[in-house]
Amino acid sequence: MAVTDLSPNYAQSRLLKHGPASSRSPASYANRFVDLRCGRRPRVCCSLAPDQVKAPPAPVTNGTASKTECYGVFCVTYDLKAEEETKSWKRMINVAVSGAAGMISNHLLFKLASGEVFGPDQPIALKLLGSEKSFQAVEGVAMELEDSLYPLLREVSIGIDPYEVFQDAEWALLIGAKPRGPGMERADLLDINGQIFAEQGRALNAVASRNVKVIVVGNPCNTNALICLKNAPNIPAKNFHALTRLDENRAKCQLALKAGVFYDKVSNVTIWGNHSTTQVPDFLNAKIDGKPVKEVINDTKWLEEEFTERVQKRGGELIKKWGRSSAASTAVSIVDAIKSLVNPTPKGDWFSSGVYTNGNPYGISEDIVFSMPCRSEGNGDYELVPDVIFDDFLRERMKKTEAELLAERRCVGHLTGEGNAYCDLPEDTMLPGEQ
Ligand SMILES: NC(=O)C1=CN([C@@H]2O[C@H](COP(=O)(O)OP(=O)(O)OC[C@H]3O[C@@H](n4cnc5c(N)ncnc54)[C@H](OP(=O)(O)O)[C@@H]3O)[C@@H](O)[C@H]2O)C=CC1
Ligand SMILES: O=C([O-])CC(=O)C(=O)O
Repeated sequence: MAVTDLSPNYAQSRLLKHGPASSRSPASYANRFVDLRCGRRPRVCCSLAPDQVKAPPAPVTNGTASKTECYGVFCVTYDLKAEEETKSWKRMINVAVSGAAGMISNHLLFKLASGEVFGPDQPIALKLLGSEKSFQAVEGVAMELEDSLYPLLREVSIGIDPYEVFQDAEWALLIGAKPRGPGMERADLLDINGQIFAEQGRALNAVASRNVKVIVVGNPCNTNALICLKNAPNIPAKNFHALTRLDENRAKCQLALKAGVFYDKVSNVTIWGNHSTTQVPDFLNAKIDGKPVKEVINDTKWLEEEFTERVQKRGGELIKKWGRSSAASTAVSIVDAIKSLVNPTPKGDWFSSGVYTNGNPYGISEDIVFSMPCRSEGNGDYELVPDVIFDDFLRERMKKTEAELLAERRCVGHLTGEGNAYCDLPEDTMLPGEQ
């Protein structure tokens, strides 16, 4: 077990020294994992009154402990304070990443370790969550991190138990999720992945920093984020995000292409609603070179039909070409999402994020996770942007994506403490990658 003792003034961080994790028997992890999963499997369909701060009952555990291990070179003892060049560094932060063996993580982890996300004076500890199946692949990822010699990457630990991996996490980037298999109903996907996010919410609630910021990427990410926050009642609901930044970036690119400008000229783009084919890329409030998009692109039919559909289905178009879903651009958009929270938002602009709707000024139903326009002062928090305009087209589309999220919420009632699940999803509900 890795023991980390890091005080805010960079006191010595001591890690017990282990041999490389790869020298231990994978079977021992497998056995531990199987035991734990049996013990922690959530019970089906509870009946609690809807209450944001009341979590669904935690499943019974069998008391077995599994171990999260520091990896290889990251197990050495070091003293940040004693190293001259590190004296100007900030206090180290703990960043947990699930689905660490997946394609998105394979891009993201190296960006996190390089300093391009949190800054060149921000040392980080990476806590990687895999599973019994992916454990060896996570070791492979950790080996590549070792070989990259990143100065800011001070600690890497890997494990398969979220209750260990999420210990003291200040950021939790929840990427791991089961892809929808052939013939699988969306309701099944909601249930299977929902179970993962219910457990991870409980684990965050139990062991993460009380102010952990959580970005849910694994699909269906809005409802997974809702499940996660409902299972973490001691963490502010405002700290949970569903990633819709990739959709915003896709929308900016399409507007730039149509207007014949470089994409840095496009601002104020909101994605409203669900990260699915009902999402609403907002061209009414968006700007190109500071002017309303509709003044620059004088083609309402294109905006309402082609642009909207192209953004909604961009993920699927990519899958047809690549044979797999967007990974590098998703990692970039996670970086953008984090940077938008840790840096002040440029004056007059905003960014999109799927956030909890309670108290929203737009008339969107409460108690769902819905993508909306946000601004940040750079302290990790955000405020919703009040001064946006609506027209009939925008309102009508927003209603559709809202209805879909309300239906998704009904499907996962057994995982959120709302009571029994009742699934009546609209037939055309799809992830961006589905066609
Ligand atoms: N919100 C958004 O904008 C987007 C969301 N997504 C979603 O993000 C999620 C993750 O996507 P992505 O990283 O591409 O998915 P991958 O299929 O690459 O990884 C998903 C999971 O598969 C397992 N896995 C991956 N590689 C290996 C391996 N070599 N050996 C064993 N197991 C492995 C891991 O699960 P484990 O460790 O648990 O076994 C991993 O978390 C999906 O739900 C996807 O739909 C994707 C794009 C955009
Ligand atoms: O549908 C998927 O799995 C991939 C996805 O979210 C996207 O490309 O936006």
